[in-house]
Amino acid sequence: MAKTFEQTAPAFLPADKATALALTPVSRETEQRLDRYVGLLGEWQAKTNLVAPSTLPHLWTRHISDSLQLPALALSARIWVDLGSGGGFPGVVLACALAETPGAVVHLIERNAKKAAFLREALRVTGAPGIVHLGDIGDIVDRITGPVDCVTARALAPLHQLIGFAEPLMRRGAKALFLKGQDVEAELTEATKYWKIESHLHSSRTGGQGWIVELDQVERRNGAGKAVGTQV
Ligand SMILES: C[S@@+](CC[C@H](N)C(=O)[O-])C[C@H]1O[C@@H](n2cnc3c(N)ncnc32)[C@H](O)[C@@H]1O
Repeated sequence: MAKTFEQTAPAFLPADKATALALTPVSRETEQRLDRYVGLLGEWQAKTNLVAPSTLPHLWTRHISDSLQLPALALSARIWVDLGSGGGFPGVVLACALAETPGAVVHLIERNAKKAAFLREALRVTGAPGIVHLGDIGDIVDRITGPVDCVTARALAPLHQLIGFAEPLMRRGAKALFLKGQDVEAELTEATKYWKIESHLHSSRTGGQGWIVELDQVERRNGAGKAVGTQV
């Protein structure tokens, strides 16, 4: 029988949480919201694969701290769109962190119905400001009206495809923050075949070989097909 979250993780989680909150400190209110989110994730993980089971003992440092780095890179951002939110990284964590910020809201786009149901429940139990959109990114981004300040994605697609997804929002003024792994340089090189981009790379505060790619503007290169970024 599959082991539950409580059976696999309890011995590791308090130390991992302490390390994570030293790296990316949060308010007491945000910590309480994140605790409720982690509890719910533990319950649902037994029936829906929300995160890779091998990463559960390092949930706080691997997934939560990774997500908590983003608000500091877009201090004035209020309206966020997270593409392919899955189990809620970074979308639900952002919503928890921004809950005390007036006017903040995170749009979470996810095409898997079970995961979207989990995301809705996570926003409900944490009281964090977010809206879950069940559907394909290509359809949903056009339906999000009004200003968008920042678009995010993690573990979703290669950079050139992410830019294709985000471009309609970036044309409307959004900045992009994409959480990437060690192959970031190769992905940037590939992306410049299709897009004119100016990027800033931030090395992850959580250690390892993670990077955050910050993009303020992108422009499609002449001849690059419109299909770039419409499929994952
Ligand atoms: C590998 S998971 C990553 C989830 C989360 N961002 C994380 O870092 O843990 C990718 C998620 O994106 C969703 N997804 C992939 N392509 C999508 C699309 N075109 N539209 C909406 N969701 C998509 C998948 O259902 C999946 O939950």
